[in-house]
Amino acid sequence: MGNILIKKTPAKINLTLDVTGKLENGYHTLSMIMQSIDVCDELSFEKTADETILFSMNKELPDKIPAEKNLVYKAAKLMKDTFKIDGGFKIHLTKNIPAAAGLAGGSSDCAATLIGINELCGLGLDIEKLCEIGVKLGADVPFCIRKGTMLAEGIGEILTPLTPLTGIPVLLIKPNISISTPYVYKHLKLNELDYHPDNKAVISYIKDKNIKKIAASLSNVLETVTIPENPIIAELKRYLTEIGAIGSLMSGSGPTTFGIFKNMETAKKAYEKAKADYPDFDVVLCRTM
Ligand SMILES: C[C@](O)(CO)[C@H](O)COP(=O)(O)OP(=O)(O)OC[C@H]1O[C@@H](n2ccc(N)nc2=O)[C@H](O)[C@@H]1O
Ligand SMILES: Nc1ncnc2c1ncn2[C@@H]1O[C@H](COP(=O)(O)OP(=O)(O)OP(=O)(O)O)[C@@H](O)[C@H]1O
Repeated sequence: MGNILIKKTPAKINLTLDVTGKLENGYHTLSMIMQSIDVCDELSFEKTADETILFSMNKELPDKIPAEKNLVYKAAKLMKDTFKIDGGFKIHLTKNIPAAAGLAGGSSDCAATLIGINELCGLGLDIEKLCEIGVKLGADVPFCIRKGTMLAEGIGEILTPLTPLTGIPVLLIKPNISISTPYVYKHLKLNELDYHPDNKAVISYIKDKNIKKIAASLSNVLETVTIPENPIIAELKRYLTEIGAIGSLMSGSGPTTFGIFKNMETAKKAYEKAKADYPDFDVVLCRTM
């Protein structure tokens, strides 16, 4: 019944990720530069008369979680309960973003659900309110609501927009290993970190659109946990620079590793080569957006 609303939900990469402290609830305070990329899931929303939330996907997630644990379902249920919405929803998710990858796929679907239901039901909530609801479901959700190029602080929810960095070719390689985000944060030795990203410098390079300097300054302290346990990430970082990337890094808590390229021509050649060299991994060519 009624209109079908379609929303595209972009993934993110972290150009930098620094951990600045640990809170009593176990969460960490961060200072990181996040960037949306044009790898998107797609969600369709429809209002229904009965009280149920009917959620379906084009394919199962690798960890085969039940529908009620999906962030899309959780977001729809939270909106329905908080705003006492009459009736239910039929929601379908077409998954393209590799899951459990460090690309905020789940957070991005969650963000699009909050935005979609706000629009479908004419709730009139502003972005601040949606972010306030979103952070209850995941620390990356507020960024996924705002999108673009941002400095994220707090647990990820304090966002400062930076000069938009659009159209830069990015090659993603996700090895077929799973890494748990809670595990990575839990095993981070905060007092033993011997490097930190220079966010101030990177912000000025972003302002100048100096891609070469941005690429040379990519830095993520969570690599200190993931790389010793998964040397494939270090191998992929090296590999990406060997095939033409001007900089490479692990995104988020991993395991996706990405390379930044000066132009699409070099990136396309690298994409073809990486697909042949790593046939069992997800290899995705995209652009910053
Ligand atoms: C690694 C990043 O993707 C970088 O953008 C995010 O920090 C993770 O964000 P997320 O997956 O949305 O995180 P959540 O779903 O809220 O939290 C998953 C787990 O990660 C840890 N966590 C997350 C965010 C944060 N600032 N500190 C943490 O310690 C907590 O153990 C938490 O239980
Ligand atoms: N719609 C969804 N898409 C993907 N994963 C989901 C979704 N809903 C819930 N999840 C759960 O979230 C877990 C993390 O998946 P996600 O793809 O968001 O990871 P991620 O890319 O590492 O995220 P982040 O970068 O925010 O840490 C999955 O293992 C899955 O159980």
